[in-house]
Amino acid sequence: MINATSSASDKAVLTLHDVHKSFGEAHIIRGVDLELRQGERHAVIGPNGAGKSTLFHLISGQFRPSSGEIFLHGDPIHGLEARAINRLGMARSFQITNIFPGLSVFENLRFGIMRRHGLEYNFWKRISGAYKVTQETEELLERVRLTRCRDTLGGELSYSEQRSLEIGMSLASDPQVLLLDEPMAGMSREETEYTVGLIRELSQGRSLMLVEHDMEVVFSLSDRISVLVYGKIIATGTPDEIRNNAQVQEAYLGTEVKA
Ligand SMILES: Nc1ncnc2c1ncn2[C@@H]1O[C@H](COP(=O)(O)OP(=O)(O)OP(=O)(O)O)[C@@H](O)[C@H]1O
Repeated sequence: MINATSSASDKAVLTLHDVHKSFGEAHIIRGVDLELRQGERHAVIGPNGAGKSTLFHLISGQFRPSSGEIFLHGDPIHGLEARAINRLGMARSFQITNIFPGLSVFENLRFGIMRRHGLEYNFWKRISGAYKVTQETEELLERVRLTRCRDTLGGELSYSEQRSLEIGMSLASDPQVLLLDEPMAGMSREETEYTVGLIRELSQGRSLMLVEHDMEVVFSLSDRISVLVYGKIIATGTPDEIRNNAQVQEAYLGTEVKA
């Protein structure tokens, strides 16, 4: 795979400061400091159970931190509801597919666009905004390369098409920050390559944080990688820095971190 670097800058769009999360006695996230920079693609990797999904739940507002702070564009978002965080410019695509299986691809995306314009519950505004919504839906359809199956029901798409639709739903809110949770889970090699290309294209001009187990994808797609082990970030760096980091290699049971 070709390693095309995105146009990242040093400016942070998302900052986590000493974030902790416990479930009862279980201290799962144990003091995470993390920075997502403007325009960068940043992967969070780590062994099973390290707390990656929990961390994403904290960032996107599904969980509240037990302590610590999270800032989006400098404003605190810890404690806000997921919907409010979404309105501030962050979208998350879930590990579990969150599309409407009984609606067509076009209808799914149109719903996402209507939600962005606050039109989903307002009939009169919906009528007057219809043309704009249709136009934006068409554009989004094309961007996620699903025009050919616009009338197919969400539930009848192939697995990778469903993931494309899901990414499209996340993009419907035109977020500056996009979180992708295991976008390649369950995909064949071919589907993975296709989705990597799509993510590369769609993340242009945005900041992307992803959790992914496929190391080839992680190392080819990311500008920087953070390694989470037992709820702590043990290293953050470029793919080369992470590949050669002794502590990271040890965390992966002494095996070489290959890509
Ligand atoms: N709601 C919850 N209540 C109690 N424990 C939880 C909860 N959510 C997650 N955990 C625990 O937190 C730990 C980390 O889980 P998490 O799913 O965040 O890890 P992960 O790094 O994403 O793992 P994987 O790579 O296998 O998806 C696990 O031990 C899990 O059982």
